[in-house]
Amino acid sequence: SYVIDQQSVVNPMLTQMQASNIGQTIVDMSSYANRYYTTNNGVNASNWLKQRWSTMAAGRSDIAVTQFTHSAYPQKSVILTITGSDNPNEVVVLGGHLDSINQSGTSETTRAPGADDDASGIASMTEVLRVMIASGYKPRRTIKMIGYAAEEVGLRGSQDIAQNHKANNVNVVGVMQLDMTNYKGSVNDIYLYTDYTDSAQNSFVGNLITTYLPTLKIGYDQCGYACSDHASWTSAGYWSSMPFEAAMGEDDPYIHTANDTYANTGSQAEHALKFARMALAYAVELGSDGA
Ligand SMILES: N[C@H](Cc1ccc(I)cc1)C(=O)NO
Ligand SMILES: [Zn+2]
Ligand SMILES: [Zn+2]
Repeated sequence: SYVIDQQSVVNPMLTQMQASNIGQTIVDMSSYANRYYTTNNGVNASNWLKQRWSTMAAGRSDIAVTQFTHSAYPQKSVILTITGSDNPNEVVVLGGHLDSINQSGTSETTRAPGADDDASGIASMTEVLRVMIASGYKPRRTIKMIGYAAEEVGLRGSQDIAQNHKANNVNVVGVMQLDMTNYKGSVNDIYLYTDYTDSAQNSFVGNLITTYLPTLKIGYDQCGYACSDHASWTSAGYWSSMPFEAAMGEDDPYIHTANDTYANTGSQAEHALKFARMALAYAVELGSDGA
């Protein structure tokens, strides 16, 4: 049962979260010509994220940052692990994908900034990490933050990783996917997608939003297909949720083109900040549970 009881820990952390930090990470990631899963740029962007998270985690002996090698292509996924203090075998996952795509080209220099899809999700996660570290927060369960490779070409990075967790009998108690968080295309703020996700966890996420972000409006919708990495975890038998920026058909119209830029989301990250705050509440509420 999903109990919400960490208000004294979560609320002070929420106030520290800043849209400007999220925007900077989006700009940094968008500066690669592309982050396509087979290019040198795509490999370099993964290495950049590993370095970025490693620098943030320096000094925390309970935090490790590794890259997950995918045999079929050069781009690696990045996995940050905060080992739980007294219930480490139960694992909470926050995810987003670090790759990008331009539907009209796959060369080394094809422009695919992927600011919204999905630098916004990685940036939202990175701000969660920054505030957890700044607050000295130490979870009882293990929390993993994952930047998946090769999402755009068939959820391939997350498929490898979710199946690896299943094969190793890892007790993942919940997964949240952040893919596209910064284009406010619809009337509601956060849309919980109900297909390829877990309904009980979706209810919990809705309760987190009403508890911690009471001014936000929640919508519901369906993709109709396996539209992001949450589906890899669901098919591996784990519970996942996919909070998304807009209703179907009202999402960022520039994705998968050279125009998926920070400027085309207004050069600000106020929408993404809502998702970062929701993700922090999710990770701390689930991460604070003992055995
Ligand atoms: N297809 C997804 C984006 C996406 C997800 C849901 C909806 I509705 C529309 C678009 C993608 O490109 N993920 O990288
Ligand atoms: Zn995406
Ligand atoms: Zn995409």
